[in-house]
Amino acid sequence: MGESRLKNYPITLKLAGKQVVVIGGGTVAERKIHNLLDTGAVINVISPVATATIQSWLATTKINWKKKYFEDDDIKDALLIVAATNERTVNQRVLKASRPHQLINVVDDPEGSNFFVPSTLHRGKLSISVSTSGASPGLAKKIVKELASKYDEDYEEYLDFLFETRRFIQKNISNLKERTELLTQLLDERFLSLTIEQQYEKRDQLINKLMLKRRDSE
Ligand SMILES: C[C@@]1(CC(=O)O)c2cc3[nH]c(cc4nc(cc5[nH]c(cc(n2)[C@H]1CCC(=O)O)[C@@](C)(CC(=O)O)[C@@H]5CCC(=O)O)C(CC(=O)O)=C4CCC(=O)O)c(CCC(=O)O)c3CC(=O)O
Ligand SMILES: NC(=O)C1=CN([C@@H]2O[C@H](COP(=O)(O)OP(=O)(O)OC[C@H]3O[C@@H](n4cnc5c(N)ncnc54)[C@H](O)[C@@H]3O)[C@@H](O)[C@H]2O)C=CC1
Repeated sequence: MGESRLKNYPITLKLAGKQVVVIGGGTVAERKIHNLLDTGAVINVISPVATATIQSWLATTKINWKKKYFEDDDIKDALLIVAATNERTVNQRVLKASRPHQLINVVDDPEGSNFFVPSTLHRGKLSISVSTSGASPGLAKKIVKELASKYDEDYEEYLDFLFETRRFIQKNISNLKERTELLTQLLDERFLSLTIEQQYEKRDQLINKLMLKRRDSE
């Protein structure tokens, strides 16, 4: 009862170079591994059998398949662990072998896991993650699907534009109040439309106008 009132703490992890161990090589393991592929993590898969898709990823340097049944030692160096076998007892053994400081996701045990994987929409630098804290993963997926049409592919380029312009403003405007004001104005819908329409010159002009306005008010 008390536990269910506790909130999870959402973060996004940088996993480059970190040791990740996935136990199991079935459909669910495949989905979890897929989401890890572009993170730069060193992915170790422990399973006597792996799907054809998982095997097709082995050509990528950062994924190792240990064709074996799980043993406690397999996770000793892992930062992040996913127990994804179809055997509840095996998944529980993984949980028991993990240490309190390790991040562990047990695919059939939301209570035992210390993190969940949200449903995520990626648009370049933008990612939108939805979590229902295990209540309904299907709903999380449905909501993301709804958001996908509003936040469409154009957002990838738009985010690159925002990133570069924000860096420029941060470098060139030293006054914090002015900088914050400009960065707020940068979110004007017109910058999105001009990006979609590829009207880059007009977009630059609009930025210059905002910068000049700021100087006028000095
Ligand atoms: C707790 C959590 C732990 C974790 O795995 O992190 C968990 C647990 C379980 N999932 C189950 C079932 C399903 N999971 C999905 C799909 C996803 N599941 C994901 C996350 C999570 N699943 C975590 C909570 C996240 C949250 O609530 O926000 C997503 C978001 C991310 C991902 O996995 O990458 C991914 C969507 C990705 C996308 O957007 O495409 C579907 C739908 C489908 O496959 O199409 C179904 C069938 C429909 C249904 O059950 O709703 C079962 C029952 C198994 C059984 O009955 O045997 C359990 C175990 C239990 O509930 O006890
Ligand atoms: N969290 C989630 O998102 C979801 C979780 N599930 C749960 O995930 C479980 C796994 O489902 P699937 O991937 O579809 O099963 P699956 O049958 O496709 O794959 C199971 C994998 O576990 C491996 N395995 C079995 N014993 C092992 C051991 N001792 N050591 C290492 N590997 C071992 C098998 O070789 C196989 O590769 C289901 O039991 C279900 O409860 C199901 C749907 C979604």
